[in-house]
Amino acid sequence: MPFAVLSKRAGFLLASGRVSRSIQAMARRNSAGMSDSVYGDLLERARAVVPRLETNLHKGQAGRIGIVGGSVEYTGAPYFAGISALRVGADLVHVFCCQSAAMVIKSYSPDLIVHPVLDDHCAMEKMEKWLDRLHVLVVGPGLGREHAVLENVAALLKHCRHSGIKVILDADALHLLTLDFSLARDLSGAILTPNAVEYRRLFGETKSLNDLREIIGKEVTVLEKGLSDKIYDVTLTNQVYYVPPGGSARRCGGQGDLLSGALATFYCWALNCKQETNPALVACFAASILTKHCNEEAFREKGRGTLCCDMIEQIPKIFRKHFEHF
Ligand SMILES: NC(=O)C1=CN([C@@H]2O[C@H](COP(=O)(O)OP(=O)(O)OC[C@H]3O[C@@H](n4cnc5c(N)ncnc54)[C@H](OP(=O)(O)O)[C@@H]3O)[C@@H](O)[C@H]2O)[C@@H](O)CC1
Ligand SMILES: Nc1ncnc2c1ncn2[C@@H]1O[C@H](COP(=O)(O)OP(=O)(O)OP(=O)(O)O)[C@@H](O)[C@H]1O
Repeated sequence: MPFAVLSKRAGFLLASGRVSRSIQAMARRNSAGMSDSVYGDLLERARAVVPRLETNLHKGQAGRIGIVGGSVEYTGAPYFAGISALRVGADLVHVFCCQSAAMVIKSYSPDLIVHPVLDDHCAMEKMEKWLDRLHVLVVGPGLGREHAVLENVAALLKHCRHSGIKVILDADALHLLTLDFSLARDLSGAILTPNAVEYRRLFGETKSLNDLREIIGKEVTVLEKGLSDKIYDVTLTNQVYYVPPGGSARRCGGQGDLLSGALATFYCWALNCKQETNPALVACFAASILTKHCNEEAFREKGRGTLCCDMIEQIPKIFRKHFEHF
């Protein structure tokens, strides 16, 4: 049913002339991508990984997430990712950013714990004591492309490979991978979240799972963002999952940051859920539909003026409607 609902909504947008002709054509093509039963199964599994809120839980047990990013130019991206992780339900978020970004990010929100370490020559030493406490790291939002920072991030990824910390690689971390893909190849449990252009920079025109597996190895999941998000699962099912199109045609910046933060929290929960056999797949699906619903709902209220902050505001309502236990 949820698939049908999304398709109906797409139909409404088409009828009201609120999406362009090329989007209409893509929506028709992509809506054939995932059957109702696959959608229903993934939604059930996503709901099942959400931890019940019980009074015996202590702070941190519902998720300690790290966001690695934030530079002098980009302070919004790590904020969007971090606050979205918290709004989905993580307990604690640590942001590891450049010195110049730290005060700015702190001033956006007292809920974020901010470490100004990323451009420090002792960055790894300073981060290490926190890393083992974190469940999932999102690496990339607002990172920038400074050589010294990227070197520190490369060292961080080597540390994660060694210690088994699960990472989501987004934005400028994907640029780092275009320089050295060995940092992510076969990185156990890693999730890559490229947009259309990042996907092309990393993988060219490669769309077949077999060809993709040659590049990424057998332990990495790719979520390619677009009108219909595609989840390339080479780890277990060897399938591509096409999330039905949703949301609006409003493409304000930061939506990918919202998605990566939400993904971190769902991933943390899915990894912690003993019954879930494919945590990365379920988390990608959940974050994808949550982001699309937030966009749709914010667009309903704000239209062309919709901003990422408006979408983040929708997270609690959307989460409650689609994922909460009652
Ligand atoms: N408020 C903040 O702090 C925000 C900060 N952010 C941070 O900014 C940093 C740089 O990220 P980025 O994606 O802008 O940079 P980059 O890889 O150079 O790509 C730009 C080029 O790619 C193209 N292009 C982009 N998307 C495309 C698509 N879907 N489909 C097709 N083409 C597409 C586009 O092409 P053009 O339109 O110019 O022809 C453009 O030339 C990163 O750290 C990120 O986290 C953002 O998160 C937003 C909010
Ligand atoms: N053409 C589109 N129509 C509808 N939704 C889209 C479209 N392209 C991307 N999205 C959705 O927007 C969200 C973010 O994807 P996007 O491609 O904008 O990422 P991004 O470029 O990394 O974002 P950011 O602005 O944070 O850097 C995803 O949920 C994706 O499904």
